[in-house]
Amino acid sequence: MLRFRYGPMDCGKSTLALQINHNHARQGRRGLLLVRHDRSGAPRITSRIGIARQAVEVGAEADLRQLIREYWVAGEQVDYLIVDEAQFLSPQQAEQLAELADEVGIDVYCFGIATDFRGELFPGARRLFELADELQPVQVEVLCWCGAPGRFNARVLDGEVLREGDTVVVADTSPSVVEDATSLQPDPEITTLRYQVLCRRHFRLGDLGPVAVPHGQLRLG
Ligand SMILES: Nc1ncnc2c1ncn2[C@@H]1O[C@H](COP(=O)(O)OP(=O)(O)O)[C@@H](O)[C@H]1O
Ligand SMILES: Cc1cn([C@H]2C[C@H](O)[C@@H](COP(=O)(O)O)O2)c(=O)[nH]c1=O
Repeated sequence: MLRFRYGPMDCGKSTLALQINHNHARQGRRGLLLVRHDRSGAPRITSRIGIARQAVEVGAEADLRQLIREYWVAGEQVDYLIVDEAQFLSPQQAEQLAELADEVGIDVYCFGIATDFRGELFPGARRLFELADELQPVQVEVLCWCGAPGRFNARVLDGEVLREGDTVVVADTSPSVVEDATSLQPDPEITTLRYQVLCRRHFRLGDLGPVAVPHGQLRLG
């Protein structure tokens, strides 16, 4: 089976990926954790809830069928695959996962966000939507600042919602300093980049809501 569990940033996808891995592994099943561009910058699956596991980084050109063959040649069994940040897979890699599920019976669990900062499907996510046997939104709601369910991942640079730029910019929902911001805006006078989950209305309007400031006060802006 090929499964795709999806949801906005911060909804618990990596946590769920590690929980599923834990439950399979404790029953003696042999699994492989794959990831592309984890926020930690390392080949790991990291959950904000505090758990993390080593994983295999999937390169842009990697053939996942070949990767599994290499494990077999080394005498390693692979019963299941956990793939985090699956939105970053190429459409071909999504097809390779479908082939592994169909032809060699590997259980494949993919986790990722569906849409990018423009609200458009990532190519890898799109292919997974087309191919997966099972599609499941992750159940933990992420709320927009207004309280409505958030589904859109706004890219926020120095307090402004970006509408143009590279599809892939790895960052968190808490601000991080950007050193090379040339791909983000023409004049790289930039200090911080983050993502913020918004409902559709506030995503359309580019409205980030009240801004939290220290000492628990709220500044409207
Ligand atoms: N200290 C905490 N206590 C409880 N839940 C937490 C804590 N820190 C993070 N979380 C949960 O972890 C979620 C993020 O999980 P994560 O697996 O990193 O998300 P994703 O992979 O979807 O971006 C948050 O939405 C929140 O529900
Ligand atoms: C919307 C959007 C996100 N990204 C990056 C930012 C993060 O590194 C990951 C998502 O991580 P999470 O585990 O779901 O929190 O994707 C991106 O590169 N481009 C985008 O448009």
